Amino acid sequence: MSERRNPVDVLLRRLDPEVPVPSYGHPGDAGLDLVTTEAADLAPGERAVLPTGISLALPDGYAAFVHPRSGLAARCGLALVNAPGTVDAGYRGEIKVIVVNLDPRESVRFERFDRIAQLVVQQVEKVRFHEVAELPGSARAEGGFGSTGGHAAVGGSTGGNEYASVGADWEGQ
Ligand SMILES: O=c1ccn([C@H]2C[C@H](O)[C@@H](COP(=O)(O)OP(=O)(O)OP(=O)(O)O)O2)c(=O)[nH]1
Ligand SMILES: [Mg+2]
Repeated sequence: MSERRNPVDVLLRRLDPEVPVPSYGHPGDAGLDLVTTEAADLAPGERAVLPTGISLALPDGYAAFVHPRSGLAARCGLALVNAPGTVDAGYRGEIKVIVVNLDPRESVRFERFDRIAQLVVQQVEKVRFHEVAELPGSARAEGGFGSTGGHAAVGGSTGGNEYASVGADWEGQ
């Protein structure tokens, strides 16, 4: 049986008096929808830094991550340049969303208060590094970047070679 945990209390400041307080669409959702407070028109390939009209004081030990919305990605080719954007607990400025229109032909138009991204609040660990000369072994060892195979071809019929050369670069490191 899953136990429902209490929500984490987070202080929020509205920088635009009309902006809605972000809320979960459904009880089990991970993300709170963020809106843009400014209308925007993005030509193919264009990017913009859109204001959300809110700032937060996250508790220490937490961070918020600005994630894309899959509907906008699938329908319009909208992506976040820095996905997921990281909002630090100590950040008191306006949360902004760095969008890019990846559609090769169509513009994307946002009106004021359109939902453009979603915010996922998570606990984050702090680490303390202990430098060593050798790391303990593991099943994966240094394999990565396609080492398990099954990758898509890149660059058409000759793409396989291009991909292989990427792997080769990494092998030498
Ligand atoms: O999508 C994002 C990403 C970041 N931020 C804000 C909150 C975050 O705490 C701050 C800094 O972000 P980040 O560390 O990613 O940017 P940086 O380029 O490393 O800037 P800085 O030198 O200020 O850390 O910018 C946003 O509003 N939206
Ligand atoms: Mg930083």
